[in-house]
Amino acid sequence: MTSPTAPGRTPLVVMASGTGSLLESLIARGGAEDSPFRVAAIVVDRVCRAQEVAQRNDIPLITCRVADHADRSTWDRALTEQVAAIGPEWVVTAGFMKILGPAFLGRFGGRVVNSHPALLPAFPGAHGVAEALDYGVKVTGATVHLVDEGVDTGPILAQQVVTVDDDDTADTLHERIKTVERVLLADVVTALVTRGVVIDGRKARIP
Ligand SMILES: Nc1nc2c(c(=O)[nH]1)N[C@@H](CN(C=O)c1ccc(C(=O)N[C@@H](CCC(=O)O)C(=O)O)cc1)CN2
Ligand SMILES: NCC(=O)N[C@@H]1O[C@H](COP(=O)([O-])[O-])[C@@H](O)[C@H]1O
Repeated sequence: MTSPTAPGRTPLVVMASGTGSLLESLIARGGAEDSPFRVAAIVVDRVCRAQEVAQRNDIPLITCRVADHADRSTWDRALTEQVAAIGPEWVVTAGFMKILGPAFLGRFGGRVVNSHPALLPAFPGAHGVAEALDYGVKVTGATVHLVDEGVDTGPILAQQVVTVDDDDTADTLHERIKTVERVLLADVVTALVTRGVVIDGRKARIP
């Protein structure tokens, strides 16, 4: 296997706040012989399993907590500078539970990709799985989209449907959605790095 740090692989920064299973999927895909990208650094906003994933894979870890800064905009600027120092071509939010602010999007706007566990524009926000289940939907799914200044409002790159079972809990449904996300996100990131994206208003297309 070619070293994930081999020259010629597009550097990504992946941001997470939780278990880090989507992050692990990106690390695995980035380490494949023919992968066009590598995970150059991992950013977290809290103590979480994703920190252990970084250490286990010997990938540089940045921990940037809102509570360590005077206010949200100071955090946004500090986060921006720390990520900019890595020099990523793309940033992926993979279960990163903070809304990125104007400083970050001013620097990386158009190059931030998010995976959301619902079929946007339905059920945006931090609790999409539980809200979809509580609503009584029969299908939900995963959405990979570009990140803009809104909350889960950026142009959609890809979606995949997941059926809701009668006996689903939020946890069982979320785990099935994650199974889809781990492949969908890695596929979309690979395509973006290789072929870029064409934006036309709300529409995004990977050529
Ligand atoms: N500018 C943007 N930043 C981020 C987006 C986005 O669409 N625009 N997506 C999120 C990921 N996400 C949904 O996919 C999401 C995560 C968190 C929240 C939220 O309400 N966060 C609260 C705090 C919640 C907490 O700390 O547990 C907040 O930021 O104040 C909404 C959507 C990644 N960033
Ligand atoms: N709105 C943001 C949001 O809910 N993101 C979700 O957090 C999970 C992270 O899983 P992981 O920690 O196992 O990678 C994923 O399902 C992702 O879509």
